[in-house]
Amino acid sequence: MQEKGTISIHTENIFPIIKKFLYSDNEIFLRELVSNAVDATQKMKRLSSLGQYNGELGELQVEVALDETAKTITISDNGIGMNADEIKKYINQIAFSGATEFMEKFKEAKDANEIIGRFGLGFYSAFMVADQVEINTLSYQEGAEPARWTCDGSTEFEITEGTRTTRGTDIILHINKDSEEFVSKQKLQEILDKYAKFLPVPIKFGERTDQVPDGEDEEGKPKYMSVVSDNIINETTPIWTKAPSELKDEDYLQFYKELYPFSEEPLFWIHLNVDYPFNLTGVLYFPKVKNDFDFQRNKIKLFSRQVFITDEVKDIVPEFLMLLHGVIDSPDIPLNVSRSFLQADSNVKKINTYITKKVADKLSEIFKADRKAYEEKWSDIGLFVKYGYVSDDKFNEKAKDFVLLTNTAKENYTLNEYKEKVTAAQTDKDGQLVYLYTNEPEKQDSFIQSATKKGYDVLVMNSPIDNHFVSQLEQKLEKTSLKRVDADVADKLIKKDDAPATVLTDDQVTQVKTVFEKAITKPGFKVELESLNPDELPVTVTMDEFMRRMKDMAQMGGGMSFYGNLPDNYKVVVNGNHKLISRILETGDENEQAQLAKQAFDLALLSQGLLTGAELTEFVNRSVSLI
Ligand SMILES: Nc1ncnc2c1ncn2[C@@H]1O[C@H](COP(=O)(O)OP(=O)(O)OP(=O)(O)O)[C@@H](O)[C@H]1O
Repeated sequence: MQEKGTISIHTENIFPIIKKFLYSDNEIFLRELVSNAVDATQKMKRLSSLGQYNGELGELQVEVALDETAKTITISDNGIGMNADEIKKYINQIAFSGATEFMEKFKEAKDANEIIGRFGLGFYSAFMVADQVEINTLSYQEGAEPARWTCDGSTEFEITEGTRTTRGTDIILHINKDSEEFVSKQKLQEILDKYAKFLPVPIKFGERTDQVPDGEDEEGKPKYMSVVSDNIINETTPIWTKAPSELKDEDYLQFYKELYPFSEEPLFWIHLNVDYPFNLTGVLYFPKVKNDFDFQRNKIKLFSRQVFITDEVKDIVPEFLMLLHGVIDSPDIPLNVSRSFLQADSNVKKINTYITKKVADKLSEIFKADRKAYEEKWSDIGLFVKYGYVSDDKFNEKAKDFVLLTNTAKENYTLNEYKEKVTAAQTDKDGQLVYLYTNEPEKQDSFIQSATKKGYDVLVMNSPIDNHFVSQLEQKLEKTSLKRVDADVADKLIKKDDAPATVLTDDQVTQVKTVFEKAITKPGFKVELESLNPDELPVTVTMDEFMRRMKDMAQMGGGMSFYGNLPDNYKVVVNGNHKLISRILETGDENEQAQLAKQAFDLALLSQGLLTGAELTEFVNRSVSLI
């Protein structure tokens, strides 16, 4: 048997394209060839189970072998094999609808994945690294003749009689000069670890030597002996392929360790398992993240029938769940198409919705089953839940029952519980509920104390997502607004009808205002006199809630740059009902008035950490002279 011919594609220069333009991730050649080999063994298994093959199935296996001297990589399998006609059909006639379309598309394609999968060029990715490729194969069919195909990367091929005596296929790559990095055991092991670690058929790559216990020596010390065995690089039944009922917690934890050897133990996990209307399995883990936004994203690995595809799962997993770890395996995700196509794909949308629902259900289940355990995990999962609450309507709908608010006493409340708790004390004169919060409990302590004295509760909102969370709460909760505790003096935070009457005459108000305006020369500070409780501080420095939020947003790049450019503006609230004000009015001495006003103002700044540098020194000196 000898035949020469031309590979039937209409575009002569397909190989240069494959080689040159798809160069960047050329390591996927191994993924493609090993997957083909696995497919061939799986087909064999199917034929056998369907009764269409009655011979010996044997132990199905794929082997990757490296010959460093000959600079070849051989991928062998004992799958269905091919006869010469099948080679012609499957290999020579590259099965894509049109070479013209291919030529068009390759220009747009961002990576080799897009091209290779889209056009069924898996096998031809071999030419990214080899200048000569051989197929040596024997079909499983009775009486089949072994066949050998060779091609040097031009469109010329040759088919001759093969040398295989057992069922299956060897693909032999003669690695080209530019790709010698692949003539390395370590490199191949790395690639196999990345793409083939969970393939369903054992993949052998060379041998390994293990030291196993071998009794004791004369002195009674344990003895070891070297045992050489096949180096099987994969686990053929990873946990996501098993039924949850077969698995124990240890199995999930063990698998997590395998995936992320350097991570802390996960908090809990969700086993995904659907087969209608799409196919998807997987395990998603909730890692410990604390209040840290700098953790690594892209920790979810995407597989298609146990072949690793990518760890970029954007669009498939909702944005807020990108913080999760784990694996997703689905043959229904179009793996090789462009991003915009992926976004519009209806399966992808369904998968996204399914994952969101599963995660929400799991959280709800833990919350209901063991509130205490849920609260203990809150510092870790709070970020996910709030992120989802803010960014995903469907999740929001479910999360409203298990998102928690934490106050300065470290007590946790659901939204409903909190509403009940504060309604009596924190409803203003217009029937609006006002929730108070602090983002820096230490710095805002004096404000928190004043609010607490009035019987108000203060929430802690100090995680990176809380800015958005606060706005979202305002949108979702009825007749409720949120105010940072330092947005105003405690008396004014929640407007009530029972404001204390002023003890000052209009004249006195003007007089006191002038004293303070003269004493406070710092730019951006505006003096206002208010009649507050006599036991409130004499002077309080506040920043308007609206203004502050706009500035915060500008800082986070929220497009409010107009506000970001405005100078900081503070309100200096002087408590007209405080004893100190009577003292200022009583002494006619302008110098003493100024001293007292400055001292009270500095104390207000000091309590908020706003007094620094020369001003702080001046304050200390003044204080010393006053005692
Ligand atoms: N090791 C093998 N054993 C038996 N048949 C094979 C083997 N490798 C390739 N083939 C045959 O050659 C065909 C073409 O393979 P190729 O990798 O180019 O495309 P594909 O596997 O059909 O699609 P893709 O790899 O893009 O998912 C396969 O469908 C299969 O019929």
